[in-house]
Amino acid sequence: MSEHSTIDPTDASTERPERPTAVTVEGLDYAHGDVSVFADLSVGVDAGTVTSVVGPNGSGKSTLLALVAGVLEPDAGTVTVAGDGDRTVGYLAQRPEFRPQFTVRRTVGFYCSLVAGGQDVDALLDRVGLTPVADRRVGALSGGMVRLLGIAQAAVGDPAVLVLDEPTSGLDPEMTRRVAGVVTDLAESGAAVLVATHDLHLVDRFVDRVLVLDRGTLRSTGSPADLRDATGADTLDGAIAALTRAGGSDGVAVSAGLDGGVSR
Ligand SMILES: Nc1ncnc2c1ncn2[C@@H]1O[C@H](COP(=O)(O)OP(=O)(O)OP(=O)(O)O)[C@@H](O)[C@H]1O
Repeated sequence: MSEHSTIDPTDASTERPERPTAVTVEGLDYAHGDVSVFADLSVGVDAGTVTSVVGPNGSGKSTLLALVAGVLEPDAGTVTVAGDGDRTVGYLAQRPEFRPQFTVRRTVGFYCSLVAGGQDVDALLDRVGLTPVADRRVGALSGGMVRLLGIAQAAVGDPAVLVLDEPTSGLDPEMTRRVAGVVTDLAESGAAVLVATHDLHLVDRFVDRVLVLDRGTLRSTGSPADLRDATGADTLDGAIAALTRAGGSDGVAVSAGLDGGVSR
């Protein structure tokens, strides 16, 4: 059975009632054709937090995000998403594409027109810091500005869950900080933000909880500090390396002191 349904985010039966679960993945199987990516994966994502999916290339980060966003359908298992608005999940793909001849305001306005009740375009542009380039053509934006535009598009309709695939890849440190600030602001407003990234420096500074994936297996979950403590590593880099094949072994599954434990 597969489903991409909704639950009540205020449900008192959730694991951490002070931060309700916004995404519940249970018994997920998925294969790209004959390439099996997930077999019986289960994980949750809390509202009001930034949760980062990290792991080596090919570990399944983008596939997991696309499944949570509803872009892909599970072969088996369920992805349950909180929220009952017009739009429950906003998604920024790894390589977002927009019409280059449209202005920033027209692009965001188009997406705003698709949600019930509309949305204040200028307020959204302001929120992501794009007001100064609102009248610029998308084709003339820097890579960082395009990511901010992508985040604005994902945030249209105030979805309960935002899924952002590598929103800072290729950005300079200043633009990375800007994007991280926007992402943090969205989580502080109550959204569950799920971010795939290879930028462990960013994860260490801005992320509440980390999901460590390796070859489709959830190796560990916890805050960056939890992961360092549990592995005895000085840096998050070292902790992730110890938990995945990048550590030179098969990766060590660690659960001590971590929330959510380790999948099979
Ligand atoms: N369209 C596809 N067809 C076949 N196999 C695919 C497809 N997309 C991804 N895969 C495979 O699925 C696995 C997971 O890929 P995925 O892109 O989810 O990993 P990732 O962790 O996001 O990688 P990266 O860090 O390189 O972006 C990999 O083995 C990849 O080769």
